[in-house]
Amino acid sequence: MADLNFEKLEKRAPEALQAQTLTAVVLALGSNYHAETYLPIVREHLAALGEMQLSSAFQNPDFTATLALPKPDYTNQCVYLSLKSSTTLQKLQQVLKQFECDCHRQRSTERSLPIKKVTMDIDILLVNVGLSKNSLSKNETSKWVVMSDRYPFKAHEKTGIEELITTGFLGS
Ligand SMILES: Nc1ncnc2c1ncn2[C@@H]1O[C@H](COP(=O)(O)OP(=O)(O)OP(=O)(O)O)[C@@H](O)[C@H]1O
Ligand SMILES: Nc1nc2c(c(=O)[nH]1)N=C(CO)CN2
Repeated sequence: MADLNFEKLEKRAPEALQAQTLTAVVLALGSNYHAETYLPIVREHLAALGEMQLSSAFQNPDFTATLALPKPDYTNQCVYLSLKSSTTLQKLQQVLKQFECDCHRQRSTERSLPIKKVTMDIDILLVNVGLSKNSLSKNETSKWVVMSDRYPFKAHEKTGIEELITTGFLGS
């Protein structure tokens, strides 16, 4: 699908997708603390889950930074992951959360700090869901759905997804 149009894709809340079987996902990785250490670690973890395609990793200003409160830049990268074994969104979220923990992501104590050290944040942007046989789309066995809590995508996410589309993996 060389022209994946985000606006036309169905948007679904994560709560409504929890039990859905997923065959592939698009993730956004973000790190503002020792990204050069943690991005390779998380990519290695993700590679164990299936076939992976990466967008370029870019350093971007934190979109929550202001003149009054400057914050460290993030390094962001998007990942297309075709899952070796299909799984539910609920299970995948647990696995990804564990990967963030493996990157020493601190949550409880950092909440109160104005500037968070985020070793690794993994966000699910798009999921490829299996369609039931009696679905209206007769020739399709799966379709891409946008995670509504991440939409509209941030500029760096859009750039990353578009790069993945250009390399021909999404929906091909
Ligand atoms: N699209 C999604 N991608 C990743 N996790 C999600 C998504 N939607 C809901 N979740 C859930 O949200 C939780 C992550 O919440 P968390 O408190 O870590 O937010 P956060 O990563 O700090 O948010 P942000 O990335 O906006 O800073 C996970 O437990 C996960 O189950
Ligand atoms: N550029 C950029 N800015 C951010 C990002 C991010 O991934 N990239 N993530 C945030 C919270 O998770 C806050 N700000």
